[in-house]
This record gives sequence, structure tokens and C-alpha cells, in this order.
Amino acid sequence: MNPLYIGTNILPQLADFLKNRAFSKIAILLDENTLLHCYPQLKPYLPAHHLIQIKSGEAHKTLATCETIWQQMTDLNLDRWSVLVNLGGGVIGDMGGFCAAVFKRGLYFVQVPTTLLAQVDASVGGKTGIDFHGLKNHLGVYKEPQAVFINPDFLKTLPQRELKSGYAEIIKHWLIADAATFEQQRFVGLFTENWEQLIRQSVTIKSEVVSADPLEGGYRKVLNFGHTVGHAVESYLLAKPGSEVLHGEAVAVGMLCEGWLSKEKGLLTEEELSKIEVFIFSVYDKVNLAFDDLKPIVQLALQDKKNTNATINCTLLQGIGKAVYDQPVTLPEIEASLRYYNLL
Ligand SMILES: NC(=O)c1ccc[n+]([C@@H]2O[C@H](COP(=O)([O-])OP(=O)(O)OC[C@H]3O[C@@H](n4cnc5c(N)ncnc54)[C@H](O)[C@@H]3O)[C@@H](O)[C@H]2O)c1
Ligand SMILES: O=C(O)C(=O)C[C@@H](O)[C@H](O)[C@H](O)COP(=O)(O)O
Ligand SMILES: [Zn+2]
Repeated sequence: MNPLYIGTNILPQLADFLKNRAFSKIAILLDENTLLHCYPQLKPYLPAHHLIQIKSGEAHKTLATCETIWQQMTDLNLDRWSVLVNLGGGVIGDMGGFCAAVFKRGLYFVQVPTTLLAQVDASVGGKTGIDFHGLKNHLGVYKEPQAVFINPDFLKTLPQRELKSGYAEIIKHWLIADAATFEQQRFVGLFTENWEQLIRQSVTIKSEVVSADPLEGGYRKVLNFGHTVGHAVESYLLAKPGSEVLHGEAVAVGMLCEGWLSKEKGLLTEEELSKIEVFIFSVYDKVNLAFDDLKPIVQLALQDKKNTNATINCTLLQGIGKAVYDQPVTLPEIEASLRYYNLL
């Protein structure tokens, strides 16, 4: 993986990086929120540059938005020695990385994540992509950025709901790889005085997994715990105006459902599942899923990228702190896990 800088004083390093690499042009991809809250902090450190602005939110992580980005890249005459700086959350990072990866068969890009979710997860590991007809990350490529610059100060303007969404991926990292921190943190909920330390720990977990299996031949699938059901719930609710949930909120639902499946398969004890339930509900509200929603959600799990033929391969927990991947689950089992969630 390419260099990764974490700290509240890393913007001068970004400036040096951009100057030393002598890119032919620099374009900053941002949305209306990162233009307002993050760009002013970055601007003093930037050499001459252009802005490419898109609308915020998951609903815009689409091919249509990519077209507007590629058009602006074309109008700016970006060449293959230009760099795209993705200033934003996971939507900007995933879509900007994807647009850069395919523009003129590959343009340099840099991730400057500004949400907790993007700082602990999306900016690391080279998964880029967009949604297609509501299916999560259905189009994409693996492409590492030239560098990642994580400044926890950006979190100061992040809405609490977004902070919680990112926290779900941190909880996921503890559940799959760090039982000790899960045990400490489960009593304090979302509270921390030191985001930088939590970010460093989470990024370390993710980086170690990605380094071992960058293209998800096998082991990297542990990072997908909570996502078979989570993505299905997220996709389904994305298509219901007014009911949309954030990625991390959907992953929180998915972790409970997949935790329950782990328990049903004898991999997790009742007591461990109960700890996860109490922790998750100390941070997140219950997501309202009507009885009629369950079957269409289950059908969406058939699109999961870990599947082989018609088999849904879930990542499950073998105790808290250890994940096992490629665990076959059936559609009725997924539906039963959603019914369990509904009864909580
Ligand atoms: N590539 C990966 O490995 C990976 C990992 C996890 C999630 N993801 C993807 O990431 C996406 C979710 O990312 P997200 O949670 O960052 O959502 P997001 O990118 O939609 O950002 C959330 C909101 O916060 C705003 N925002 C960003 N930074 C801000 C700041 N500092 N202050 C105030 N507002 C700010 C954004 O404009 C947006 O409205 C999903 O599409 C998910 O699939 C990718
Ligand atoms: O980096 C990974 O690998 C992950 O699975 C991290 C997930 O948190 C993230 O949501 C990722 O984008 C999901 O990937 P997908 O292959 O299921 O689309
Ligand atoms: Zn995720």
C-alpha cells in the first residue's frame, strides 16, 4: 500500500507531496459540505488547482455523477500526469477513485477522507466504485491511491449521525480482530476523547487485512462482516424515499443479523451475541423494517460480491474478535435473521 499519513498536522505533508510529485494539474473533487467545511482548511496548503464539485450523498454515487466528473476532467484537460484529490467521505473517495482509475486508463489520485467512516475504512485498501441501479458498489475496480492523508480535525464539523455511521465500521474492526478493545469500549458507547487513537487502531486492522489479501481472494472477506445483510438493507431502503439509512447504520443492522447467524451455527455464544446487541443499541436506533420489506431485502443478498454461483457466502464471527469467511447461508436463514432483528 502507498503512504498513509494520520494526524492533525499532516496538511503540510500533503502540500509537500503535491509539490514534489510535480503533477501536471491538480483537481480537487468535493461536494457542497466539504467545500464549506473542509476545503478552507486545505486551500492554504494547495498549489494551483481546480475544483470539481458534485452533490453529496449516496443517492449521487452513480454513473450519472461519474459522467459529470469525467466531463469536467475533460474540460480541464487533465492528462495522465494530473492528480485528483478526493476531499470528502466514502462517496467522494469511492467515486473519485473509480473516475480517476478509468479516465484515460488511469490518473493519479489521493484520498483526503473527511468523515469518520472514510478515515477508518473507505480511504484505505483500494476498493473504488459506484452503485448501479441501487446495487451497492456494483461497478468498481481495485486501485490504490498514491497516498492517503487522514486529519481527524475534519471530524469537528461532522454531524453526529455521520459520526455514528463511521463508528459502525470501527465496531466491525473490533468484532473481527480486536476483542480486547471491544470489551473496553462496549461500556462507553460512542464516547471517546481521542478519535486519533481509535482511527489509528482501526486503520491498522484494516491495513493488515488488505496487505495480506489486497484483491479479496479470500481473507479480505473478513472486512465484509455485516455487509451481506447490511448492503441488502441499505440498497432496499435507498430506493424508498424518506427511509434511506446511512451505510454504517445498515452495517449495524447487518452485524446483528450476521451475529445471530453466527450464534445459530454454533460459532458465537448467546452471551457474546447479547453483548453485541447491547453495545449496538447503545449507539444506534432500531431501523424500521416492515414485514413486507423482508423478502425483497433477502433477494438483494443474491447480488453480494462474495457469492459463488447461487451460494451466499457470509462472513460470520467465531467468537468476538475473530471472523470466518465463506460460510454458506440460505435465503430462509437470512430472512430469519431479519425477523430476529425485528423482534429485538
Ligand atoms: N471503499 C471502501 O473500502 C469503503 C468502505 C466503507 C464504506 N464505503 C462507502 O463509503 C460510503 C459512505 O461514506 P461516508 O459515510 O463517508 O458518507 P458520505 O461520503 O456520503 O459523507 C457523509 C456526509 O458527510 C458530509 N461531510 C463529509 N465530510 C464532512 C465534514 N468534515 N464536515 C461536515 N460534513 C461532511 C458529506 O458531504 C455527506 O453529506 C458508502 O458509499 C460506502 O459504500 C467504502
Ligand atoms: O474493504 C473492504 O474489503 C470492505 O469490505 C470494507 C467495507 O466496509 C466496505 O463497505 C466495502 O466497500 C464493501 O465492499 P463490497 O465489495 O462488499 O462492495
Ligand atoms: Zn462498509
